[in-house]
Order: sequence, then structure tokens, then C-alpha cells
Amino acid sequence: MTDETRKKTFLGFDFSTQRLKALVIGEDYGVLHEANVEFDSDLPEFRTAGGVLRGQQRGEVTAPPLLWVKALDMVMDMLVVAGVDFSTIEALSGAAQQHGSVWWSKDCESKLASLSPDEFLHTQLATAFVTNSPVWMDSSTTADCRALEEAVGGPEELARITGSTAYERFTGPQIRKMYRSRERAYRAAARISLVSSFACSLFLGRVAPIDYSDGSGMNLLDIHSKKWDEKALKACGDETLESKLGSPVPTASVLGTISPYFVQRYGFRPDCRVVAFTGDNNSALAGLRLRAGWVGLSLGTSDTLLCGLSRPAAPPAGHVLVGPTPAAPYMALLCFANGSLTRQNHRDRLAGPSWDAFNDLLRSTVRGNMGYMGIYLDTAEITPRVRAGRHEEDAAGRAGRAARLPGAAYEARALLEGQALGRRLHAADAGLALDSSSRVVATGGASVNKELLQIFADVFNTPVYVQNEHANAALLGAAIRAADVWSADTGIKLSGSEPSVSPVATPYPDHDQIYKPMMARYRQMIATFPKLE
Ligand SMILES: Nc1ncnc2c1ncn2[C@@H]1O[C@H](COP(=O)(O)OP(=O)(O)O)[C@@H](O)[C@H]1O
Ligand SMILES: O=C(CO)[C@@H](O)[C@H](O)COP(=O)(O)O
Repeated sequence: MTDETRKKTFLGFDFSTQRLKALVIGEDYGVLHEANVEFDSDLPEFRTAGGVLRGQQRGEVTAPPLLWVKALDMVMDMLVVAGVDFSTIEALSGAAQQHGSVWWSKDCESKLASLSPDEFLHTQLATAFVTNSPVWMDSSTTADCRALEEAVGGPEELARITGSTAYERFTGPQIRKMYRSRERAYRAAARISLVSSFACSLFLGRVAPIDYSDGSGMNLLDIHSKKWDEKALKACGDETLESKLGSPVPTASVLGTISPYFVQRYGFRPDCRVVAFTGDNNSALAGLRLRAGWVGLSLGTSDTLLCGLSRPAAPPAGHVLVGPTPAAPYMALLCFANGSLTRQNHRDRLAGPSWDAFNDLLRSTVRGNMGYMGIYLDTAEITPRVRAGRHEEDAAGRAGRAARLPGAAYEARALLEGQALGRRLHAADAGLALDSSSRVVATGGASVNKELLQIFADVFNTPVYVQNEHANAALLGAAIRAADVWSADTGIKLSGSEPSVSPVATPYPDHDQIYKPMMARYRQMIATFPKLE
């Protein structure tokens, strides 16, 4: 029996692309503690750039799973130093970058079950993985995508079953590539986790099941029956694949109690519940708790657009996923690979390492940028699926040398207007309707930048809001899901709180004159980029 009067707190994690964050909330969902480990600077021994490693083959991007394990050791120590009383934590959950796969070695279960509380996790799990993890930025599996679509009956059929046509970063095509090109690694892996279920496993002390919501980013899960699709499994591996993946579970599930390692090392209660972890965008939707007609805009390493759906309509573009909470049975997602890191690269080039200096450049230009436009793709793009490249045009539509933009300020605005135009255009193509009642709610690292949000408001012709409770809805969503699922499991009501949002950018009334023609030009410009093949 849980004592209803004792102090209750809930812990959330976000294993995102560039950092690991942890957050403790109280019964009222108010933030009590936070900690943050940045992979590149806090763990330089792994030699990552932006949290990832670029491979030799074109488009290959991975991350070492031990980096995430060591980051967890560090973040836990930070919470200790911050004075967190782990005995008050009733439940924990987490979010993680989507689609990445973690390849566990044969003895992983015995290792997870017998961790010594006297040692760090990373020293004990150093040999628990058979290879680095392919992550969402990988674009090297185009051949596997086409083969998977063909095996299932075509791209439309795959989208009807799994919610998406085949995408390079989705876990099914990534598993197929491993099976096809590195069969020894495929065979050596006893289990395959998503980054979310891998992170959950560390707390559970056994390999955790994949949840339905993040599992929908694999091109393997039937989003209607919520079972693995047999044809898709067969196309991506051999008869052992289903057991390597294990059976998927509802996202709002208590998977068990916390591993003795955390009880003995940090003083967690032995009955602290571990709630299934999920993808970071899925968790952001849970954290934002959007109203009907509102759209989430996550500005993390990637930029994503999200909204809840009541039914799983097959999308003409983008993805439909099983939703993370009972309130959002399904969700729509559009992902853009050239998000914060691309903005950051060009900020460094044009203004140096300061966002204030970059914003000064933006302020010195006008909406519409006197007709100068640019599309800057530093990495292969996901929406649409094109190669990296750059295209600039002057007001007369001239490209190439003749169109060189007249200075850093014009390039800065061209970059952000180009990004916002792309988000808006592809959202419309994917059937995401915005009307006068719509609101965009921004979250993630770049959502603190009001100049950037003003450009999104102008291009979308929609007011942009931010959430007051936290700038990282994925992290907050992880802690809130831990609390909500715990409450449903124990029957104990929590005071909780409704999310509150504040407006940060309102569109100027000249959207139609300025941005409608630019949208048409954007469509022509993006068509000049070579497609992934
Ligand atoms: N003031 C700012 N303006 C624009 N972008 C910013 C600003 N502050 C931070 N960022 C961007 O936020 C990104 C990190 O966002 P975050 O949500 O933590 O990413 P992730 O969750 O993918 O690791 C950084 O790459 C950085 O470029
Ligand atoms: O691939 C996708 C979504 O489909 C990405 O959005 C990843 O989930 C990475 O998230 P961030 O680290 O950028 O938040």
C-alpha cells in the first residue's frame, strides 16, 4: 500500500541527440531539480560532434551507446549533488531521440541483472553492446527502404500498415542494412532496443520492451493492431528478428520496479515504478498537452511539427504514430534534419558564437529579405528526402554567382525564412491545416529565441506560444507521464496542473503579400536539390 500522505516526486529523463537531461517534479508537476550532461563537451573521450559520429560511408551516422550510459552515471551524480532525495521518487520515465537502435550482446540480461552498486554503470556495461548505434541522422539506407516497400506491397501499403512510407532513419531499414552488410553483428546481438527502451532497460535491470508510440518509428509495427508486421519483419531480418525485438507494449505502462542497483547506490525506494520510455517527440506531445487545432513545433537538434490525431489516417507525407497518452491515441509528425545544428553552423560563420549577435543581424533586415532567399542544407534532409546542398537567389530569381547575397545579415534572414517556409509548405502538403484558430506552441533549445519565433509566426501566419512550465516539453512530458501512469496504477490522485502557455510572437498582417509568393519560389528552389538514392 502506498502511503498517500508522504512526499511524492517523479523523475524524467531525455536522452536526446546532443545531451542527457534529468528533471524532478512534485505532485503539482512543478519543477524541483534539473541536471544536464552535454555529450561533446562533458564526455570528450567519445569524440562526438553534436552527439554523433560520422561514418566512412556516405550518410552513415552513429553514436556509441556507452556514451549514453556514462552520461547517465554523470547525471545521477549531479542530482545527488543537487540534493535530490531519491526516496521520494515514486516513479520515473524517459524520452529519447527516436529511431536509433541499440544492439545488445548475448550476456546483456545477466549483466543488467547483476550490477554492483559500488561501481559505475559504464564500467560494468562496457562490453554489453556489439556495435555503435545507427541514429536518426543516418541516411545510408535508401536501398533498404525501397526493398522493404517492395516486400510489403509498395510504399502506400507500407504507409497504411506502419504509418509511414520507408524512411532512411527508421529502425526497420537500419536493421535490414545491418543484416545485409554486417551479418556477424546482426547475429551477435541477442536483443535490439530503441534508444528509449535501451535507456529504460538501465533502470529496469532487464531489457525493456519497446513502446507502441516510439515503436511506430520503425516501419515494422502495424499501428492498427499494434503488433509487428510479419512481412516487414521478414524483409528486414531473419526468423530471429521478432525475438530480438521482443513484444511491444502500450506507452502508458508500468514495466516493473526499479533495479536494486539504483536502490542500493542512490537510495531509491524498492517499489519506485519504471514507466515505459518513449520517443522525444512523442514525449513532447505528452508534455505540451496541445488543444485541438494547436500544433507543436520542437526546435531541438532536429525541427519537428507535431499534433494529436484521433484516428490513424495514412499521411501523404510525414508520419502517423501511435500516440503517447490515452488523450492522444495517434499523432502526426514531420521531421526536418536541418534544425538547430544547421542554424548554429551558419550563426558561427556569419556572427560568431553568440545568438545575440546573430539576432542583431536579423533585426537589421526586413521581413521578406528584399526578395533574397536561401535554402541551406548542411546535412541530408528528411523532409523532403534530398541531399545536402545550398541554393541562394536574388529578388529577380537569379541563382548562382549573380545572386550572391549582399551580406551576412541577408544570409541570416534567408536561412531562417527558408527554414520556416519549408516547414510551412511541407506541413500543408502533409495535410496539416492551419486556420485562424490555430496556435503553434514552440519548445526545445531554440524556442528561447524570440527573433526566430517571430519569423515562424510571420511565415505560418499563426501566433506562436511557448509553454511557461519548461522550455523542453519532451523532458517535462517524461516526468509527467511517470506521474500520470503512477497515479492510474495506484489509484492515488495527484493535484497535477494544467499546462499554461504565453504568446511570444504574433504575425504581421502582410503575410499574403510577402510570404505567399516566397512559398511558391521555395517550392521551385527545393526541387533543384538532388533526391536521396
Ligand atoms: N538562443 C538560441 N537561439 C537559437 N538556437 C538556440 C539558442 N539557444 C540554444 N539553441 C539551440 O538549441 C539546440 C539544442 O536544443 P535541445 O532541445 O537541447 O536539443 P536536443 O534535445 O536535440 O539535444 C542547440 O543545438 C542550439 O543551437
Ligand atoms: O528523427 C526524429 C523524429 O522522427 C528526430 O526528431 C529525433 O527524434 C531527434 O530528436 P531531437 O534530438 O532533435 O529532439
